[in-house]
Formats: sequence, C-alpha cells, structure tokens
Amino acid sequence: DTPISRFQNYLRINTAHPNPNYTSPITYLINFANSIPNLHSKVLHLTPTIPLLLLTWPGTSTPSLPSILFNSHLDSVPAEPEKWTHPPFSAHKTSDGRIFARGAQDDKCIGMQYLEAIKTIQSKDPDFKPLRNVHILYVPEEEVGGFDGMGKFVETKEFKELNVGFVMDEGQASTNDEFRVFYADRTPWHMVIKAVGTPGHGSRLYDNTAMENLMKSIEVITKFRESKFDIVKAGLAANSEVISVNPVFLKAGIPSPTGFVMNMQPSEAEAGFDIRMPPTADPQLMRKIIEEQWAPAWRNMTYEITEKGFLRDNMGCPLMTLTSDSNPWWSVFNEAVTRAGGKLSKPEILASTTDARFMRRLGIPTFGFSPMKNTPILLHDHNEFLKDTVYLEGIKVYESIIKSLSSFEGSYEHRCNAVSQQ
Ligand code: MET
Ligand SMILES: [Zn+2]
Ligand SMILES: [Zn+2]
Repeated sequence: DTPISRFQNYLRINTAHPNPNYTSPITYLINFANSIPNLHSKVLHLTPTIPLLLLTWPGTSTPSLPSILFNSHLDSVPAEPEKWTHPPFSAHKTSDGRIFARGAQDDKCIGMQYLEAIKTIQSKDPDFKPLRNVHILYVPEEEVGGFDGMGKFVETKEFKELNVGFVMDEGQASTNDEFRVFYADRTPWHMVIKAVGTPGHGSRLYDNTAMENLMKSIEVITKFRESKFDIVKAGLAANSEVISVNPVFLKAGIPSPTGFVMNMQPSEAEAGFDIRMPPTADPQLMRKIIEEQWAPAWRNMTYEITEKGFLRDNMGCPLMTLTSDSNPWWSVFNEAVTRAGGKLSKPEILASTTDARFMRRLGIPTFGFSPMKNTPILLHDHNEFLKDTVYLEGIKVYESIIKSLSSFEGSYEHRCNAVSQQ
C-alpha cells in the first residue's frame, strides 16, 4: 500500500466513455479519504444516475474566509486496447517507472495527488491546520462537456454554500523542466455542416451535387485552418491563441452490403468539425463567417453549431484569470511552486477545454495545473503514461500549494481581464 500502488489501483477502474463506471471510483476514493484524518466526504446526485464526490478538510477561519477547491474529473475518453503496448486499464509499470493507463495524465494523477498531499501534510506536520476550508471535488462527465457534472453542480445550493474563492483544475504535461500553468481555456463549438444537391448517375458531370457543395465548403474551411496554422508556425501565436477548426467526421454515400453504392452521386453529405475559440475571439464574427462562407444557403448548405461553453463571464469579461500581482492568488501559487523546487513557465491559454470554465464564468479565479514535467503530452492518445518519479514529485508540489493557499489570509475581488496576457 504505497502512493504508487494506490495510484495504479485508481487507474485500474475503467471510467472511460461511453459507459463510465462512477460508483467504483467514488467508493475507492471514499475508502482512501476515510484513512486520512479530518477529511469529510459527501456524495451528491445531480441526476438520478450520475454521482459527484466532494471531500472537505475543514479550515479554522471558516466561514470568514472563502474556501479553496481542487477539482478533477472521474471520467476519461475511450481507449483502443489493441493499439496500446500495455492494456489501458492495467496500469502496468515498466522497469523504468512508466505507468501506462488511460487517465494517467488526464486527469487521475491530480485526483490522487491532492489526497496524497493532504495525507503527507498531516503526517509530517500534525499541528498544521488550514485556515480556509479545502475542498477536493471529483466530477463526472467532463469529457462530454461537463453539463451533467460541474455544470449542474455550480447551480446548486450546496455549491453556493461552499463559498469558493479560488479553484485549481487540471492542466497539461510539459516536455521540458518547467511546469505549465493555464489561466484560460478555449471554448469548444461543435459544428456540423450539411449539403444537399442533385442526385444522379455516377458517370455524369453536372453542377450542384451534394458532394461538390460539401467539398467546396471543406476547401474554404481548410484555407481558414491553414491561415491560423501559418500564424502558429511563424511563431506569432501559440496554438491555443488562435481559432482552430479540425474535421472530425465525414458522412455521405448510399450504403450497400459491401460498402457503398459506387455509381450513384448522393443527394446529401455532411461533415463535423471541432472548433476551439480563445477567450478573446469574437463569436459574432465567427458565426458570420460560418453562415456566409462555410455553409452558405446559396450553395444548398445548412449548419448546426453546438456551443459547449461560453466566451464571457457573468460580467461580460473574457474568461481569463489574472496572472499578475494584482491577483494575490497568483503570487501565492507561484511562490508555493518555487518553494517546492519547481519553476513555472509563462502562463498559457489551454488549447483544449476543462470544467474550469464553469468556475471562471462565475468570476472565481481558477488555474489549470497538472504537475508533470519532462513528460510527453499524451492526453487522449494511445499509450498514455506517467512516470512514477514525476507522480511522486507532483505530490510534493501539491503539499506546498495546499499549505500555502489554505493559509492565505488576503482577499481578491474579481475584475474584468479584457486583454490577453500574452
Ligand atoms: C466538449 S467540452 C471539453 C471536453 C474535453 N475536455 C476536451 O477538451 O475535448
Ligand atoms: Zn481532463
Ligand atoms: Zn480529456
């Protein structure tokens, strides 16, 4: 029973979509939490079948000081086992210490590191008491948008009663010797474009086929994608600072028992795209581009956009947490990482999306951080792994972070952060 074996056992619980098991990890976490003094647990049901786990280490100056909250999600994306060198839910450890599992980086590492850090703080320094309530939250459904998880939780009375003043959520691995920290996420839009057109014999050349209409749109979208990617390649912006648009599915053709009918031009065709918008992007302009250029009605195109987030907070400000001295949480966090022997690289916008957006939307300062350095970025990839030494160092970093943040006596009033900090 060591921190590494406990991490491996957590990784062995299959919480991958489309049928994540939420009860087993919650039971596992409650059992572990019960072995740590002063940690209280509460299971909440936001829908009849989807639970959420909240652990609390009570502070001595509560309720005068707002609480701090450390979040991680229980679920993970699916894995294709036949494409992995070790089964994705075996948590196999190689002789050089790499632990292979779906979720090893995203984000079961932080979920267990928070608890290991609290356990270590209490055993090393039994007199230490947090001033603020420290909440450790385990949410479901993050990988499908978080709407039945964090999205519902922030609407509850329970959440309001927590009086959360500062949040830490997941980040991403860094390939160098510095830890990465994220002050914003990009917002996902899922876009499906559909073309209709004239059907006919596969041998005929004529205008206005559904395939031609769709392919013209794909060409226009590909040019837009290239123009953004060129800015990134020229070193003028990070990947996460531009709008990205990537095709994720193509659907067309008339099915036959052996595949598709080959001599008919179909009357319908569609394509799906993952669009990610940085917080300062102009959503009105994006909608106009989609309507006029990507799916114009005059080319027999229609479209659907599902916005999986929001670009502005309740005050109308872009969803970004300040990383300057005017946000004391930033200074406390930064110093805590330094005290643990770590160094932060320049704060970034996260290219992907996390539940942090539900917190930032309420004006709660939130940083994305997963202490993994000198580690390849393998979230959502085959052969996701984390090295044991990296995992253990992460626990030390959280010891420092949890001690410092929970002892912070100052206050912070959310202000509009209108400009990108890059
Ligand atoms: C669709 S909301 C975000 C889900 C996931 N974390 C991602 O970035 O893709
Ligand atoms: Zn994640
Ligand atoms: Zn993920």
